[in-house]
Amino acid sequence: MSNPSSKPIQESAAKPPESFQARKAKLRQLFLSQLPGRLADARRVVADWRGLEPDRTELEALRVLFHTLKGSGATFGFQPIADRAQDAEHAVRQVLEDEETTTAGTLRNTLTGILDDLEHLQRTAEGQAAPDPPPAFELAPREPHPERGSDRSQRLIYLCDDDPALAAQLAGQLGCFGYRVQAFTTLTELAEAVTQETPAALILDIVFPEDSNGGPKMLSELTGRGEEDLPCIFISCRDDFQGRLQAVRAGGSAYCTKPIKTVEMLEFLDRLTNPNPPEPINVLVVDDDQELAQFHATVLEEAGMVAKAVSDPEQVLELLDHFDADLVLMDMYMPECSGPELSQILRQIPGHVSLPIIYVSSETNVERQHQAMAAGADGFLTKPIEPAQLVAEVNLRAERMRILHSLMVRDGLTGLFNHNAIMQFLEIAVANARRADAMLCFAMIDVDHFKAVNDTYGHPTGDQVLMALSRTLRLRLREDDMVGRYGGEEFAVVLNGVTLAQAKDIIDDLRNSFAAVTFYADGQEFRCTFSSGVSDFPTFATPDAMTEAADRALYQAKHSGRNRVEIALADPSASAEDDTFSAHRQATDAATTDADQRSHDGE
Ligand SMILES: Nc1nc2c(ncn2[C@@H]2O[C@H](COP(=O)(O)OP(=O)(O)OP(=O)(O)O)[C@@H](O)[C@H]2O)c(=O)[nH]1
Repeated sequence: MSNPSSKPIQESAAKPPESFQARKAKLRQLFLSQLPGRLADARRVVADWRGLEPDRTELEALRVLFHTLKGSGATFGFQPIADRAQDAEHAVRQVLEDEETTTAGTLRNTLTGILDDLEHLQRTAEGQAAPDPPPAFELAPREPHPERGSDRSQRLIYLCDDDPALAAQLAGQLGCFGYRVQAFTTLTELAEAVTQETPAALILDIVFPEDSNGGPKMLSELTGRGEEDLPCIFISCRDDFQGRLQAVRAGGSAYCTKPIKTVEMLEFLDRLTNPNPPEPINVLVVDDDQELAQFHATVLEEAGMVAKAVSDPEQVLELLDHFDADLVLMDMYMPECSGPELSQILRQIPGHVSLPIIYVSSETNVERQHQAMAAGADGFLTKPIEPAQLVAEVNLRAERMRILHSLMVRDGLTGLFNHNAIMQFLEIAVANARRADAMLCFAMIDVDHFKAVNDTYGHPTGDQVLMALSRTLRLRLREDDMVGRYGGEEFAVVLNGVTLAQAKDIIDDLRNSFAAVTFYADGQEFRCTFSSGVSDFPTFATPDAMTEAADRALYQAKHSGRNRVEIALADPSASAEDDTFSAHRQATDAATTDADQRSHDGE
């Protein structure tokens, strides 16, 4: 992936209206209809030799032509055509590699014979009814994504605990993170509610006054009634093996001990109710054989990926500027530029150094495969490739690359974008806003008296607070708003398409949500607040100016009593305050560096 900002092109993520079967039949037909033209081209070249020696360029072009025929013939299920094309490729290669032993005349005779055969095979294939699809065309139907509420606020959670205070408190906490929680104190009420509307998940106490194993029994009963897919998190004072075993046997998906840690509970809820299918994998397919490129793209799209097919290697760089490819599937032999050459070009461009490249070729010679891989490719697949294998290989490599990429741009503690990534986002957002004359705001957020949290409850509890805040930010903001950890206990948010007043309201809303979260440590409860400064474009016209202005406003928010949001004015007042601000920034930076170092050191 080139940079953290570029968004995948969405156009073909939706299932195309035409079925896979129909598309593959069309491509197959296209292959057959274009075959006479290709054979005629080859025949012309061979006939032109007359008594003369063929030159190497012509031979190389012929080799690629027959090689392509071999690959696409096999892929489209015309094995006899593929076999004869392989014979032709072999004959041409022999002349290219060992000119002494085969004369031009011999080669011309061989190729003419093969071309006769190929034309005959082409006519036979055309005349036949469509043959049974070869196994290579079969692809298991895709599992549809389960349809739970796609809007996070619609994620209904049923919580059942006989302690009304605990139930109300936990419901309130989870509500701060965008969940719609309905609390019940009896199992009968819960069972009745499930009949009315199935929730996205259950949170269920284990011990009830009427039955010390009431929760697990209720889950088993619900499952028996047909609610098999209902995820359930058990909550309990018991932390012993037997308690956990009962929960697992009843089909519990997770287990939290009381007092409930909100962050932990949210982790489970997010995982169990995640309504968003993973972002589709983007694949660029490069093959000079247009139908084959299209066919492989079709196979990948059928598996839910976004695939772009291109037959001219020269278009690849420009395409990659707009298409955030997770992986490139590349033919090895192409007339204008070979696969290994294209791989080398890509490897010499910083943004594409780690872009996975897989060759798809009918080259079976292991030595030549290794040579091609040495140019910087990551894998080799031999044509014809089973669609299921193609999908599996692409999935595996692209997912791994996504994880690596994510490690590079994400903060380890909170999972938010790290400092560099969020600053890069801001830069891109400013450029976009300038180009589109759009509104843009930037907010800096800093936890109040955070040092006291660490000093009082310990660093791990401080970490929990940071995780809770990052979650609040991530869950409550829109998808195109970017959230990052600026450093230490400071966070940064890029808000697209909002006015300064709207941004202030949004951050104020977040501030209220966060202030309502109760944390527990050492048997004690406590709450935290944050302060924030917000700046806007074009009042501040560069990323640096926006950052500095937001930081200054943040300082003002701290100075005015904390737990508040201040907006950055175009004309920052008194210079005396400026000096105080600079001193504050230096001190904060020093503390942050110190903390970053400590968390880096694993403290
Ligand atoms: N637990 C934890 N603490 C961190 C982390 N990064 C920074 N800190 C701490 O955050 C604290 C920031 O303290 P200060 O800059 O004095 O600010 P503050 O106490 O929040 O006070 P105000 O910002 O003025 O409200 C320092 O004690 C840092 O050690 C982290 O990753 N985890």
